[in-house]
Amino acid sequence: MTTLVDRFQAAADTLAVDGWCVLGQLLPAEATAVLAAECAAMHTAHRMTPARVGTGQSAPALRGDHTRWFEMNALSAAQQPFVEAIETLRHMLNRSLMLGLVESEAHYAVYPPGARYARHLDQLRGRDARVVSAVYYLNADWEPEDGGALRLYLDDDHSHDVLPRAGTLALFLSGRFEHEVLPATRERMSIACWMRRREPGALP
Ligand SMILES: O=C(O)CCC(=O)C(=O)O
Ligand SMILES: [Fe+2]
Repeated sequence: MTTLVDRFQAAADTLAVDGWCVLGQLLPAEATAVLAAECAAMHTAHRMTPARVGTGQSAPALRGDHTRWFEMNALSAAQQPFVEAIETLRHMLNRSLMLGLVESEAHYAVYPPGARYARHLDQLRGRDARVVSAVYYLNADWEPEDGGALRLYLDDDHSHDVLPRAGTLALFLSGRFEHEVLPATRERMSIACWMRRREPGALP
């Protein structure tokens, strides 16, 4: 049987060579369904806020999702297995790629139908502490005609689309690949995560 650790090792190897990879079925379906239910309930209860762009303002034409950050020291029962898996992955990436990742951050995101996130890089002009981006999708029964793909612009003018299907984790180097979220015909839910190195200039 392939263990999670074996799959993470394979992901680390692919990330080292290509700078990106996609993992299916990160968590058991039931754990993903519980995350989806929590995310949907937060959205319904108006506990999410319109996401901001680099200028610090909300700009729905560029970015139409609503987000809510995980409180890493007060995780919900739904969030715990997810963060545990991400932290295991972070430690493995540190061991095999020497990335010096000191922490992870994560937020739920809900994109209403038609919302997009225009092409962008997850680092601001290379000054950001984000090294690895990890996006986990929560949407059951997602079909290609529903839209909403993550489009990764790869090095050589090629792009790769990832469907936001429940259980799929997209991983890529934050400073290397521009990407965008295409509009969908349905509500689209995810968890966006970043593994961070120590802030330049921060105390050790
Ligand atoms: O949801 C996605 O597929 C990607 C989201 C994204 O690019 C971001 O939050 O920076
Ligand atoms: Fe992004």
